[in-house]
Amino acid sequence: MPVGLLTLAGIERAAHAQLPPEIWDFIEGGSGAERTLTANREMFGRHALRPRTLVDVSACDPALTLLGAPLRLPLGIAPMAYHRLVDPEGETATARAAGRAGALLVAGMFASRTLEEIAAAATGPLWLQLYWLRERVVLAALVERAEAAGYGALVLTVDAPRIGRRLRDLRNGFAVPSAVRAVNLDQALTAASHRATAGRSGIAEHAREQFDPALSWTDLAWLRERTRLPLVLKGILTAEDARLAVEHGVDAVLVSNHGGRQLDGAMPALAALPEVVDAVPAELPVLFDGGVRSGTDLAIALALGARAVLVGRPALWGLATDGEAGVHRVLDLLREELEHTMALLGRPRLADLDRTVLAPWPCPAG
Ligand SMILES: Cc1cc2nc3c(=O)[nH]c(=O)nc-3n(C[C@H](O)[C@H](O)[C@H](O)COP(=O)(O)O)c2cc1C
Ligand SMILES: O=C(O)C(=O)c1ccccc1
Repeated sequence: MPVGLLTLAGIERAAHAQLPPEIWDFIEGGSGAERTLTANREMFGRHALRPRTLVDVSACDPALTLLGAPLRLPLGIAPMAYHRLVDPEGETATARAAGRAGALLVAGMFASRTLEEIAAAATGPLWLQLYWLRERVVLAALVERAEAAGYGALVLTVDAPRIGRRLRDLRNGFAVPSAVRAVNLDQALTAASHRATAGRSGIAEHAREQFDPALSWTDLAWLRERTRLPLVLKGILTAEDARLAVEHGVDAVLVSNHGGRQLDGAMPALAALPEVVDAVPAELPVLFDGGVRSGTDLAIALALGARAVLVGRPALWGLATDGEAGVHRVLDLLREELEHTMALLGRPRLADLDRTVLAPWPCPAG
């Protein structure tokens, strides 16, 4: 393997070098001053690992079952819109890579390949992310298609009643190129995202038209009635909302600040994880995303109580640099690094990764 691709940071550099600047900004950017985006990464540096010695680590096994999905490791790809922005094939290539790596793929509602194409390409667990649209009939039709195509869970994103102020996109007047479409939605519904206007983001305009900002807890029953699939809420950051999620019968929560793309100044995702874990029953899976870039990061999130961890941007870096093989490289690197971390930590099983693994990093940050 080229030595430049031995870490996710190397793959990120390669992706940056080859993507058009406005596509790079859309993927990499956060909202506002990007305080939350930066803090998501910084939080991992506040934890030190407490390795135990003289433990038999000849077999490190990170396999698990998550909401019925068998995974080779507690890793998945977070839902992201428009994989074809970085690769002609898009989500079908991502799906094959995830299957080969034994990782989960959460396809986005704004996927640039059809739900059915993605399901046909997938060889492993596949879930579908949804935004709550004003037009509930569209939502209901997508749920029906997801069930028919064999998706294993629905992930409702609840941190986006509107799109965060992503200054890079506003400055670029970012619009989704017309060759890349959210093919699972009617063309008329997504027209605004393709309209380039100086000082505006096509995506933000589109969401303003289509996303339902009136969504509240009582509406979840409507979705529950329409599906037998497990329901995951994505974008929970507080103990209060975690408890409400449990009261409303969700099957899992995903601690996330949307990769720093929504509320700028929101808690770093890793800082929110312990309060959510402590607020829900031990058997309820708590998932995590935001800033995970190495096996060490993965181990830290698992030690704080995440049952599984998703990566967003790194999957697109892999896809941009080498299609299916690039995504597979990203996932496989993370698996290798996680197993390595478990071995050197003296914690060969996932159950061994608890808070005793962690100590505060001894020097002040920065
Ligand atoms: C380019 C891009 C598109 C995204 N699109 C969606 C989306 O359509 N729905 C959603 O719930 N989250 C979306 N996200 C957020 C991711 O699911 C995830 O929360 C975030 O990227 C995780 O942080 P990380 O990129 O630091 O790993 C998107 C993120 C990126 C970078
Ligand atoms: O969720 C996002 O971060 C995002 O970029 C997006 C893209 C298309 C439609 C809605 C949101």
